[in-house]
Amino acid sequence: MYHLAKGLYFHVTSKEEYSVLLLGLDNAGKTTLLEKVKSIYLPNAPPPPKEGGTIPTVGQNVSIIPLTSPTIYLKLWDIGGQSTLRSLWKSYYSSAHAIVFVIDSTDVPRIENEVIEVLKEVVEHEETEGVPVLVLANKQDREESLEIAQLKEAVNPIVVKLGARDSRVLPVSALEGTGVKEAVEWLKTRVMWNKESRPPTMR
Ligand SMILES: Nc1nc2c(ncn2[C@@H]2O[C@H](COP(=O)(O)OP(=O)(O)OP(=O)(O)O)[C@@H](O)[C@H]2O)c(=O)[nH]1
Ligand SMILES: [Mg+2]
Repeated sequence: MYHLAKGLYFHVTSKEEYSVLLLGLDNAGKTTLLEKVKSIYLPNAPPPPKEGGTIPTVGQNVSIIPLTSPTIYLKLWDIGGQSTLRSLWKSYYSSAHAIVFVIDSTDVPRIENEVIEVLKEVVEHEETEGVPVLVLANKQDREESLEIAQLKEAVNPIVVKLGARDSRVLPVSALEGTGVKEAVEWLKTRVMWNKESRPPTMR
């Protein structure tokens, strides 16, 4: 009886948890984004970093973000983007429910060369098949950042090929927070739509 009651209690109180990977080249703004999301959604989070207030991530940062209506959790994995660390990304793919690919919109030379190649490798990897992909054109607060239309021109040939998979390109400023809530809302709806093929874990 105790086990039955405990099971029922768990069933009623447990909530869906979805893992979201924050990927992108070094200096794209992944850690800044994670800290901004925490400052918006977690009541006791420290203030987010100011410009230049982060250090390159070696390894990972992880935070669990509670969302409401319905209550679910997003587990955000911020993973180091330096080229020597990128080989570690694939060990996270099989448990990912969504991928956020963050781009520094001011770094035009790397967008033309490195970024597109790296994005392609991520979305074409067999273990990310069917996983929703959100591309964030970050640093929109900076004057020299590429227009979203220009960035889409570069990114769309890759993303469009994804076929049935959900994907979107959104402009954000992780520093100022512009577009961050929209990005989180997009993720929330897409991971839930996709839960038949990638079921959440319960917590
Ligand atoms: N102006 C501006 N600067 C930003 C923005 N997002 C991040 N930055 C700056 O870009 C630099 C790198 O940011 P990080 O968040 O550390 O980048 P990262 O993607 O985590 O880098 P790695 O950990 O090396 O993979 C820092 O100086 C940030 O302050 C933004 O939206 N606008
Ligand atoms: Mg980082």
